[in-house]
Amino acid sequence: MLEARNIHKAYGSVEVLKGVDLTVQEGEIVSIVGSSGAGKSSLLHILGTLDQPDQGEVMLHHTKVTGMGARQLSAFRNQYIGFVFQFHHLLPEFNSLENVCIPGWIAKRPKKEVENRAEDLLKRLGLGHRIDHKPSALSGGEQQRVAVARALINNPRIVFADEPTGNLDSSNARDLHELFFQLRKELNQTFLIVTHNEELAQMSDRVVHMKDGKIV
Ligand SMILES: Nc1ncnc2c1ncn2[C@@H]1O[C@H](COP(=O)(O)OP(=O)(O)OP(=O)(O)O)[C@@H](O)[C@H]1O
Repeated sequence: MLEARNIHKAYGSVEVLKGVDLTVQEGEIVSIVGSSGAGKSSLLHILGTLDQPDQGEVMLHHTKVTGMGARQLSAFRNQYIGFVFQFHHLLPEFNSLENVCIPGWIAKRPKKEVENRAEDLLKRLGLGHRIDHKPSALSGGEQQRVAVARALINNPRIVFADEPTGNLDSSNARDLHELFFQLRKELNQTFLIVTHNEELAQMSDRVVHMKDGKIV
């Protein structure tokens, strides 16, 4: 599902990634851990096509994404990739259900099918009673879970998550872990997760440790 070779990245004179190789199989759940500043988020952004490496290449779903044009990349992302970040940018004028549906509408999938899937995901994340609420009427953790449902609406083949449980309490964090594992079972989706959550890391199939811009 993912193959990255010899990824290098520098911001100015600061070398943040120093030759990272990583292969992830379809259906694998991999956690990336390491101390602050180790380069985890930088790596996740590059693997998820949100940033370009200075050197090296990334293959996703047998497609070389490094160097792809912007239009082609955004179509590729919409079809194959889900992103879960701490800053979730829900659209304030839309309710939870609509926010979750938007990527499905952009992909021009049947309206009813998208809505049913959105409702199912929201319920599985404990938000069945928040479907009609706008983001301003939701807590931070609830907004985070709406963003998770939105990331999953198109059944992406690979999900990139940066601290997905960062602002969730332990019970909601556990529900989120369970959802990831259920989805892997149902759809054989692949998950690459940057996390400080020990429990989530331990449940993963594999834990990748980063230190000073390298996988150790
Ligand atoms: N856009 C940028 N411009 C300049 N420096 C950056 C940029 N993004 C990241 N860095 C620097 O690169 C290094 C790695 O950052 P990164 O966010 O990848 O680390 P991390 O392992 O995810 O850390 P954390 O666990 O604290 O989120 C840090 O020293 C950071 O300050």
